[in-house]
Amino acid sequence: MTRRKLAAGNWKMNGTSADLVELEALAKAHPTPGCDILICPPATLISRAAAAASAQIAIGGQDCHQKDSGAHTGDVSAPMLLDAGAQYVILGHSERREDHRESDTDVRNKVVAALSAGLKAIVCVGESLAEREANNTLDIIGGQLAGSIPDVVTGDSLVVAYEPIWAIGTGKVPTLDQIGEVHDFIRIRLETRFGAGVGRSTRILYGGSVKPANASEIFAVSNVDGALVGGASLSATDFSPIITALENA
Ligand SMILES: O=C(CO)COP(=O)(O)O
Repeated sequence: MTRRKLAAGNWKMNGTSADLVELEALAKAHPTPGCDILICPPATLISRAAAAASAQIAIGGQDCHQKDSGAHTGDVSAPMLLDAGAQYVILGHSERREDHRESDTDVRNKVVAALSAGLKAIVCVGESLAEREANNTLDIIGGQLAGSIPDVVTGDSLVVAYEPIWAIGTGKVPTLDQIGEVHDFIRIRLETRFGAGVGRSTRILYGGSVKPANASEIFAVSNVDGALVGGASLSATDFSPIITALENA
């Protein structure tokens, strides 16, 4: 089973219209990319980013509401993201789980909404430092997978991102063995629950302090199908070598 690799950038709460030049620079640097490229800008930029990005760069949201419309001030729904030009949405990022108290059940409901709108869902899982130090990493990840992913998915619309919370924005990265252990575990859990089709075609991304300097070694780890990149996705100068590392992996 060959899975098309995915280099995904999460701009988080960064970026205004002036930053769309980064997308143009990325498109220019990768006219015929050997992997999928995705940028998830803030919601305010999605439609302009979709217009600025050429065909080889997909655009995604960073969250969506579980309902399609209604009295939910400040929220954005999955059909709205699709309408603005998004093809993907990140769901259950640890910053959403923490800042907005999102539970696994909330995330699961959002994934259902995203998939039924026709978006691909990137479901984030990851342990805290305390959970890793207590040797609970695989239990935590297993629980998040079971709780956050609905029972009906297809392998090309589901992406899982393993993002250890303690590695996000810290410059700390798990050892390659630790990354491999979690990615292999996620693969087995997906195969066990969904069968070989979805289990083997779902892409599993690593996220947490991925930089040009460490990307190649991370991409060589088994079951790492790409990256979800925060800080280093904000500039084409940093993100482009990460894309190239993935193309060459
Ligand atoms: O949270 C992340 C991507 O979703 C990772 O962020 P950094 O790459 O800045 O560590």
